[in-house]
Amino acid sequence: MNILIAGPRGKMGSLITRIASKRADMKIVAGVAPKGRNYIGQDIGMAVGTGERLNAFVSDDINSIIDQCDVIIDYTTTEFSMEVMEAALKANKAVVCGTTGFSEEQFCRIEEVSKHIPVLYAANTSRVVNLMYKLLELAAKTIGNVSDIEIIEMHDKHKKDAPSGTSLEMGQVIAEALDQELKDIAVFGREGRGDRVSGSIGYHSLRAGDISSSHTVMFGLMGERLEITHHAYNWECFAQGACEAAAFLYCKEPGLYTVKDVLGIK
Ligand SMILES: NC(=O)C1=CN([C@@H]2O[C@H](COP(=O)(O)OP(=O)(O)OC[C@H]3O[C@@H](n4cnc5c(N)ncnc54)[C@H](O)[C@@H]3O)[C@@H](O)[C@H]2O)C=CC1
Ligand SMILES: O=C(O)C1=N[C@H](C(=O)O)C[C@H](O)C1
Repeated sequence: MNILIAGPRGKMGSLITRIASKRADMKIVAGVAPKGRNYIGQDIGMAVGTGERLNAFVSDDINSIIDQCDVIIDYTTTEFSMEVMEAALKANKAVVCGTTGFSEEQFCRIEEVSKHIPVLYAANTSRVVNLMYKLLELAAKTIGNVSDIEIIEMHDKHKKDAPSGTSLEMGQVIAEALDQELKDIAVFGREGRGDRVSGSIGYHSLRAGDISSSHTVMFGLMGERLEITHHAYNWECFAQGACEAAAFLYCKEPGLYTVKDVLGIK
């Protein structure tokens, strides 16, 4: 399948380029980067620093290259990802989107677009994190009503959004297991206050150095607590998952898919 990489010089974009370029089932046909970058027009392999030419070039105009691809892999910014969605809709292409930080309105538009083209959206493309969602569902159903639930996430100091997209998905899984709406029970930051709202999910975002990604969900009871944690030591697990997601999405019917569909988790 022919792959277009959005933001090939980004942390995720460069890892995805490296991994996709080694896969026998994928051919990278182009990359798209912001206007004015000095690597526009360069071979994407050289631009990313894989050390080999991939015979595919970086453009600053997605509409001029989109016809070459089957699937776009996009881990960029909310603003650019919305442009990618609209371009994919116009050209009838599939999109794997791993960008986080979308507004509710932007998510609604993604849902609308996915009625016409295949879209896989995942705030986290690690298979292990998606397994963790199942563990959280079980824990929430079993002890969620009798525990204080706190989500603590840590990322590198350059991350743009907080709380992380993953922690919001985790909260969503827990809220659904408790028959609640996340917006009714989420409490973002309690700095300066000691009280805890009973039945809430507390959110805590830490940003420091080059932490790649850590998520802990704590179920606090009296006399004991359960913590379920995922640590990524680098971003490779997410990039591998992005390529698996693209392979899954190739030739699929229009719809909004998730990593659960890739892994066959119900
Ligand atoms: N779903 C998942 O598993 C994961 C999601 N992410 C999310 O992916 C996104 C990107 O993360 P990073 O790679 O760390 O960020 P980054 O800042 O390293 O890369 C962003 C890329 O977007 C590109 N970009 C920005 N505006 C553009 C435009 N107008 N046209 C073309 N390219 C444009 C930049 O040039 C850059 O290459 C974030 O939202 C992050 O939260 C990150 C890791 C895993
Ligand atoms: O920006 C990151 O690094 C990550 N972002 C995603 C998120 O917001 O949850 C996924 C992962 O935690 C890494």
